[in-house]
Amino acid sequence: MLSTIVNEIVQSGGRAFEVGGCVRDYILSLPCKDLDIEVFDLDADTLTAILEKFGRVDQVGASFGVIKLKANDGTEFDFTLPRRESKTGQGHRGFQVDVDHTMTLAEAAARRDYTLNAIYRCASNGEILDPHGGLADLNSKTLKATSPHFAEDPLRVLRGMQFAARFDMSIDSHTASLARSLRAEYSTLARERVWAEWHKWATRGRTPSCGLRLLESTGWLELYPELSALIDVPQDPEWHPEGDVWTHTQLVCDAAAAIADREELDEFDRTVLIFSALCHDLGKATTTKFVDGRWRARGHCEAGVPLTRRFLESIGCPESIIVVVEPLVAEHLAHANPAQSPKAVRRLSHRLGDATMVQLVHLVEADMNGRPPLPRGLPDSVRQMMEIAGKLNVQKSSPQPIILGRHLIALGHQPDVWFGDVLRACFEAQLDGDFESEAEGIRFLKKTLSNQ
Ligand SMILES: Nc1ccn([C@@H]2O[C@H](COP(=O)(O)OP(=O)(O)OP(=O)(O)O)[C@@H](O)[C@H]2O)c(=O)n1
Repeated sequence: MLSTIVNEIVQSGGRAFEVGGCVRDYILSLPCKDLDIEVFDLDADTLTAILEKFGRVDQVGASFGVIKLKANDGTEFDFTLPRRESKTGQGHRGFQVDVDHTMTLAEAAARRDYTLNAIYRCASNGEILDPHGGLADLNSKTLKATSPHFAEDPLRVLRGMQFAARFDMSIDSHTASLARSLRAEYSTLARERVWAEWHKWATRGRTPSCGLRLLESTGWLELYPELSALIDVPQDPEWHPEGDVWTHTQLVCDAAAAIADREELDEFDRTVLIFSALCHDLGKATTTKFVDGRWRARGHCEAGVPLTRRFLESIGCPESIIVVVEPLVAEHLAHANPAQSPKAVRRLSHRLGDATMVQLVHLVEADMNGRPPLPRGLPDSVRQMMEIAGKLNVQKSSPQPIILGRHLIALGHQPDVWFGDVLRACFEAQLDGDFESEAEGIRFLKKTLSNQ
């Protein structure tokens, strides 16, 4: 279908190029999600007339140079016309757009953020045209602004963060200074846009640390005070030979990404794991002290919980993720308790609430793997903990109360305020292992009632 459309465009005197993420991904031998095609030397009306032969044309964005085609075979394409964009106000809508089909490739590409996203691929013969040197930058793994237009959208710094994490790149010094000058505009960005980039950082990043280093080198890390507070926070060299808490956090994020790949985690579990890796030691910033000849951070797990919430809310993270990350941060050292008993495991699994033991184990492994040159892998206490969790069937969900209000009603009681106290006592007993089946639970309930 596309080649027929392109033929028609060429016969009408136009030139069609794939451009943007699809060309970058093609060069990197990655699958392409969305095909963006930019058409030169044809005006909007002529292009629309051609596209209408192939399906339904949506011209809503035509004044911005974007024409969408839903082809008769169901495929969808975005056709763009070359355009100049100039900033007229704050936010990503404060732009004046001038569509001009006579622009050169280099001129049109100058509105694009990074050189790696400004490479064209001729839709007729596959020839690569690279007006801003994107290929060399991809080879040297450098994120470089295409032009001073970069500064027109501060979100591009966060786009850079996720590209760095996805493609293992770093930012060039000139672009880093441009990014630094945009810091004050961070507050103008809509949270949904900020979250979209952080989400890509977590779900698509193979080396999340590259994205974090980009934030550091552009001064944008200071916009996230909970993270920047970790820089230079000391750790005991015997437990953490890798260095300060920020260094450890970056290594743990990379280790978490490797575990997410190995375990083929779904998008939700991967997001949870990467953000819990990022946040697991936030509490060390406020709790680290030199005690008894060592740097210690007693209570950092609990102290990290409100900091985790504050940071995640600030980047627009959905509540459904925050409520899972919080208990993981709170419990990331639970395995260090030497006595692993069914009672301890049941109680831990209950404290995890919306999170699961499996999610906790992934975080613990990432935490262990982020301390080079110490050995990687899970400590024996975690294996023991998971063995018990397996027997109790609480690896993937926390224990649910066996004894409920209906059991009290079945014993002839009318619903009353005291129900709550009795049911809580039963659940505590269940967590302690006093009963496991419903029949045993009812016996326990009867005994409790007769003792009252
Ligand atoms: N703030 C932005 C957003 C987008 N673009 C340009 O528009 C293209 C398409 O943007 P988008 O679909 O958001 O991202 P992709 O680069 O395709 O990357 P991804 O794989 O993350 O979708 C980019 O390649 C880039 O050329 C830009 O210059 N500045």
